[in-house]
Amino acid sequence: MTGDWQPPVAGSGVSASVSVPGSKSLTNRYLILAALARSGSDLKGWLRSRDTLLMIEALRRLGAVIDEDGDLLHIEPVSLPGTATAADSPTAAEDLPPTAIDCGLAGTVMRFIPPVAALTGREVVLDGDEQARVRPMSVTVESLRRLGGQVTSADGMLPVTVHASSQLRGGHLEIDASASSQFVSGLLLAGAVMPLGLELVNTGATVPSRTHVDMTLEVLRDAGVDVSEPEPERWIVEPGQPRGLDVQVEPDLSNAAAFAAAAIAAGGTVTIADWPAHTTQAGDGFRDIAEAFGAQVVLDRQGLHVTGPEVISAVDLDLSAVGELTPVVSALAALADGTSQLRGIGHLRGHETDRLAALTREYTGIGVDVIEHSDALTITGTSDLRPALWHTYRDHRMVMAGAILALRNDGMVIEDAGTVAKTLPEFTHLWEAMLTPGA
Ligand SMILES: O=C(O)C1=C[C@@H](OP(=O)(O)O)[C@@H](O)[C@H](O)C1
Ligand SMILES: C=C(OP(=O)(O)O)C(=O)O
Repeated sequence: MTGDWQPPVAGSGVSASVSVPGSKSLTNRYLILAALARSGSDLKGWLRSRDTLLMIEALRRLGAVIDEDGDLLHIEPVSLPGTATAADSPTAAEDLPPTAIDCGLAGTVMRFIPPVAALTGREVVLDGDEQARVRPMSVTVESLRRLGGQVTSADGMLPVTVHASSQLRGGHLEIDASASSQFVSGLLLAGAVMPLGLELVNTGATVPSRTHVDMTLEVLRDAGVDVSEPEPERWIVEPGQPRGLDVQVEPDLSNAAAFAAAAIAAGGTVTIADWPAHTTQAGDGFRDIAEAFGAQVVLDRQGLHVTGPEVISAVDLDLSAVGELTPVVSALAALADGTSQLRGIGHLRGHETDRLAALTREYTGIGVDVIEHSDALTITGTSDLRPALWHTYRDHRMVMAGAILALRNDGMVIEDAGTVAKTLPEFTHLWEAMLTPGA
């Protein structure tokens, strides 16, 4: 799907079961660990989307061999000097030509690849989309320098060059991770391959998107890495190369949340197949959020069943730990009966776009009363939306939010819907199928 898209309106409520592809955050973490591992890995049910294809290409450029067989990816690790996977080829890493890596607009590629690059001993130049060049990055750059990396960057943002002379020794490092949890995750994922391991301490205000750090700790343990958090926001990764993985990737629950939200916006029931009973994904937080809006939520062996309420309740929610759900949650707030507060979301100004500004502008355009605060949105719901062009700012979750609003706003058009391919290229197809009776 490219260009503008007019999503379907929900006539008499929705009744559907939806299967969504694998998690972006898990796919890209598993890929990083597989590239750093001491033996090969298999990933089943991986997500094929712009962010994950960029990660695959980045790791290939660093020397990983990645073979695709439909639903299965097989990954042979990169060569890491001083480890079990050091190359025995005659060409030393520093003599290899510089390699260029495109991060697109993917936070996981921007913040997870530089530590891996610095461990390979090759010269690597990273750049990305224009909007990626304003996403916070300086903590990653500065961290690598303090751990022994040689890194240049004009202003701590993309483009960034990791020089071949980098030798990450690891050790104790204090950072301010209040702008993104990905600063923490990127360093922890690579920490076990640093000769001294890593002791990482957050000295800033609380790390946002905390569930994503928990996911990082879990996947590290799955790969046999000894990682602990002896006190809040102090992490210790013991040295020891990860072992190869053989894993099935869970469905992406943040993407699934958009479909589950359709039942709340339109009425009826949506079932998300294969919702895991235990998970560290931020999207799992949508179960409680849906209940706050008045939905009935049941998790059983078939999946998650969300049934919309007669009247959508207004909510007061702290979304700091699950910030990526905000665009979808805000769409429900815009349809709710009353005024909602979405708090703890200042860090979303450094996401794909400044999401607080983008949402404020677009809600105003369709007749929703919204107040933008430095780290919160106050949204007063309405049943009287105006049809308009909904701009998406190259943000996949703006496409998803727009589709939810269009269920109750005949004539609304979503600009550049193809931008959703960042994490879910099949989104418009799955959305239309969900709204097609009997499909
Ligand atoms: O590590 C990850 O996979 C992510 C961490 C979060 O980033 P921030 O901490 O920058 O919010 C989240 O919003 C993003 O969608 C994915
Ligand atoms: C913030 C997001 O992505 P990224 O991984 O690029 O930070 C997101 O998916 O909502």
